[in-house]
Amino acid sequence: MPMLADPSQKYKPFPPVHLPNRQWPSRTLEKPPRWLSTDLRDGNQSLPDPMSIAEKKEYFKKLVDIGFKEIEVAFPSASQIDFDFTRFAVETAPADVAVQVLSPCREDLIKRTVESLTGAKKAIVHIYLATSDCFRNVVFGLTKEESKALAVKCAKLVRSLTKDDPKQQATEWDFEFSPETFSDTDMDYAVEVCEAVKEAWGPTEDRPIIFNLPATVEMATPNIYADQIEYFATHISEREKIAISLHPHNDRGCSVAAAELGQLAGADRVEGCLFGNGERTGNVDLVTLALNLYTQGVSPKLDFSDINSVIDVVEKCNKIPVHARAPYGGALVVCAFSGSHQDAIKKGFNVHEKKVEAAAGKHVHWQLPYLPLDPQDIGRTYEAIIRVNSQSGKGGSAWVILRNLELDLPRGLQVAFSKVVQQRAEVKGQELTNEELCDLFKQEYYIDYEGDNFNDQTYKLIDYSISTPAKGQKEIEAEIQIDDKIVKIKGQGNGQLSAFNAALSKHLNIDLNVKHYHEHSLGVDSNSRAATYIEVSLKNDNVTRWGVGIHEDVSQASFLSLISILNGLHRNKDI
Ligand SMILES: CC(=O)SCCNC(=O)CCNC(=O)[C@H](O)C(C)(C)COP(=O)(O)OP(=O)(O)OC[C@H]1O[C@@H](n2cnc3c(N)ncnc32)[C@H](O)[C@@H]1OP(=O)(O)O
Ligand SMILES: CC(C)C(=O)C(=O)O
Repeated sequence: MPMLADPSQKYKPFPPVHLPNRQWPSRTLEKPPRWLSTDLRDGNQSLPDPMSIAEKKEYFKKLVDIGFKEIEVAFPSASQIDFDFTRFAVETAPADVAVQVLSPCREDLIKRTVESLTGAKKAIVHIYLATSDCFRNVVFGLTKEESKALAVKCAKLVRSLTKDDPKQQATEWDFEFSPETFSDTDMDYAVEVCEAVKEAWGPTEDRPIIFNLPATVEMATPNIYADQIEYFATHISEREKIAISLHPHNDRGCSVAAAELGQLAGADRVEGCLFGNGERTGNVDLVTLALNLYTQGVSPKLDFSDINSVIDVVEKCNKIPVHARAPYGGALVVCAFSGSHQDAIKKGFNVHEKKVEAAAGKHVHWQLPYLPLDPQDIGRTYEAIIRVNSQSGKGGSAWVILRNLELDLPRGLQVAFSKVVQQRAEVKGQELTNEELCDLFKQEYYIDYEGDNFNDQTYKLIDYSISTPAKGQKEIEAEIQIDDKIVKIKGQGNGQLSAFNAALSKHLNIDLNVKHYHEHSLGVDSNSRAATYIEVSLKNDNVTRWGVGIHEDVSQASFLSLISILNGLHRNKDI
């Protein structure tokens, strides 16, 4: 029996924190936290194949470019690679970037760790010791007093090797202590250990000590983590000499929420990884946290203007793909396949573009259905937003045609073309690429403005001339090709299009009734062309057919629309 009928026999609910005056629920996020990237430490230690030095260098550069000012670069006592890379980071980090490294509470490892930082401009020594009952009993076999004493001893050791060492004065030293498994630690004991560590380190308001309060394992709902953080923040003394840092893991899938509520609860700093790499289900995703702030109008002070290049580095160095549904960065997150989403997005862009035009350079607030962020802000294009498959509707295909061929299809033509697309998508059973969709449109309406040749094109316009036999009258003489034969046709009407229609109808013995005519120009310069769209019905037939024509001359474009209709009727054996 793999799953228990009564799981309470095996799992206990996490107890709530007693915090009746909690303040965090009525606060809002108004500024970014101090960010610490631990991609090169917590992220790296969880990879099947840890990063090479070359990969770490590339990743480090990207983190600096994004704007991280605190970067945990390694666990220097773990391997020569980690030690050597720390040396590289110390030597190349910009003056405003602090290099952080991690060590357990072991004297030999702390000494090696501090050694790796020699000569740094700004360094943060980070030590950790688990404080939960479970870890103390199971992993260390230490009492509460013994654990606290070990933490204090190690804080003093770091102090003597760094800020108290006369030879180390060229470096700005900061110190971080993590009561590991904080999320499962008795709150009063966490505060007690941190008070003792604080006294050992001796922070000031200018150089506060960092207490990093990790959800080493995410144990409960994010509101409980927030309560734990607020409890700590309101019970520790000398709050002004402390930076409270969060380090949420994602075991329950709530790390982003936990980090956001934890900031409301008083945290100043957040540790995590790009796209949530890290132990087990990962560390909190810093891209999501930063862009969540951005979409609330708060600058995160991290720059993801070129998110694709960030993804490239992350995927290459971690050797793990960024999930297609990852918030903001995933390949499919700014992309709609379904008809009603596409329709709403297309309408949203129409309204937005009008607002932008009317605002004449002033700011316009972003309010688009289904798109919480303007994809262009993070270097993603609008072209990829709408993709077409059998779940799509007319709006989706119309968007692709508009963006790729600049043709703004009238609604009736959208409906007609979407039936053609639907049929093709169902046969293919897969997405239609933009190229396939544009080709389908050109074939369906015989648009050969790029010299395309369509095998089933029976009718072609070869030449024509127009005269005005009487006021308000037009006469056309035209040469058209029908299969391999050139024929001359002639007709009159009160306009050029009706004259051409009359000439065709007479020659072919059909009666084309023009129901809709629509035109717009393509391009903005003097060489711009006209696109015309015509819907006709055949006499005694309520089925209509659309034609499309494109030409430098608007009259010729409309003639081509009628020719396009004839070819379509012929293909469907309607004439
Ligand atoms: C939550 C986190 O992510 S913490 C960071 C974890 N990262 C890593 O472990 C990556 C780097 N680690 C390593 O390279 C190695 O584990 C080393 C160099 C630190 C230690 O290696 P080893 O001496 O071979 O020990 P090993 O890894 O087998 O076991 C860990 C030991 O450290 C102890 N330990 C665990 N955490 C701590 C700590 N915070 N402070 C002191 N000791 C600790 C364990 O109790 C165990 O001790 P034991 O050997 O007396 O039973
Ligand atoms: C070392 C600490 C901060 C850690 O990685 C964790 O608790 O997850």
